[in-house]
Amino acid sequence: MPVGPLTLAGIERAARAQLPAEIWDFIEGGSEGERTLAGNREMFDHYALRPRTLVDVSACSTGTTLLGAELGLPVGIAPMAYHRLVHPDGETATARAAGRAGALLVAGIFASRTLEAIAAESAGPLWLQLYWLRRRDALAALVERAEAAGFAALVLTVDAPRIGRRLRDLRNGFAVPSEIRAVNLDPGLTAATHRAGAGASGIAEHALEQFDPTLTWADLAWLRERTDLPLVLKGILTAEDARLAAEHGVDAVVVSNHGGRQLDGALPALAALPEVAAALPPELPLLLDGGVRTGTDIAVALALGARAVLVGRPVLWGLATGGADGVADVLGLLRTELEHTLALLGRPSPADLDRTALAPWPVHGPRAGQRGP
Ligand SMILES: Cc1cc2nc3c(=O)[nH]c(=O)nc-3n(C[C@H](O)[C@H](O)[C@H](O)COP(=O)(O)O)c2cc1C
Ligand SMILES: CCCCC(=O)C(=O)O
Repeated sequence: MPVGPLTLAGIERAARAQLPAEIWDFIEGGSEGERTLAGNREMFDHYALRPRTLVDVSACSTGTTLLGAELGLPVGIAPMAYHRLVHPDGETATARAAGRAGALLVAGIFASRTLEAIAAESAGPLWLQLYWLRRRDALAALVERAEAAGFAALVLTVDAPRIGRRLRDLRNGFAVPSEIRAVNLDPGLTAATHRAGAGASGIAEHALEQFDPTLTWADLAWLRERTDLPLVLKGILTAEDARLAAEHGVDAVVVSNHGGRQLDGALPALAALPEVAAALPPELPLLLDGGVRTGTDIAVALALGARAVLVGRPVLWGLATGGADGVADVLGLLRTELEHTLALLGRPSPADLDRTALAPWPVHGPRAGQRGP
């Protein structure tokens, strides 16, 4: 029997081999020189783990709680547009796998399956991500539908008043194929997404047309008035904004640079985590995304103050290679790796992780062998 991939990197290789180049570029790419994209990964190399010994690790748990929900592992699926780009089942398959693993799913406003279909497949906590659309009526309608379908929180992405200059998409003239649609929005609202053009990105043109760049802190009240659902801000990278988020009564914060797809040169997510954690009241849940690829990465983020991490691209690699089973493979590997890390670190549960689990990585230069088989 052939052995399947033993790391997310193995699943990445398999996905790359099968996806069309321009879809691969859209998923994998970052903005401009892709420095922040690379920095998200590199930043994990700056930490070493400090294992404690003679701790009973016969029963390690990866479970945690987040906004009142139980999670089987401190992992959520980051909001990503158009899962059907990589698999015909799209977000319903992702939802099935998340439910099986006890992971959170954050569905995107540009999901290619309906909110109701995603909710029907979902066994665990489900949040909905929003962009601040000029068409506030469409946003209000989505909030109502999300509530009715049982979504448990809203995530407002605040790092995208426009789309970053993603050179791969510009070069490819990338447009979303017309049969894959953001089905939760009026077709007129997303038409530009499907218009290809040399040197242009359909995604970027669409955002220029539809995203409202006047969004400020004062506008959060508009969302608050419309729903009792918890409100999460995604895309915070500084202590200043973390304090403002807390002052404006948000329920959780996601430290994120959008996977290096927005402001190139922005802080690697893990580098921003300590200052954001220090600026937030301790009871306010903090999440991180960007470059999380192993159980060790999860442990490092948790030790620096995150309650949970979100994982983006690897979920699309899993979906591309095996539908719901492929996403389950990704989440299963992360769980296995995290459980091993906790046991060998002498910290049998996520709650046992704090700064004392970490030290600066003491030698310079790239890690050997990290990618694994
Ligand atoms: C293909 C793709 C689509 C994305 N779409 C969205 C989106 O619609 N809304 C959003 O807030 N973030 C979006 N993101 C960003 C992710 O939510 C997340 O911040 C990022 O992918 C995390 O980094 P990682 O991919 O290194 O794990 C997208 C990312 C990718 C790769
Ligand atoms: C207008 C769609 C934006 C999707 C997105 O946020 C991303 O590709 O990163």
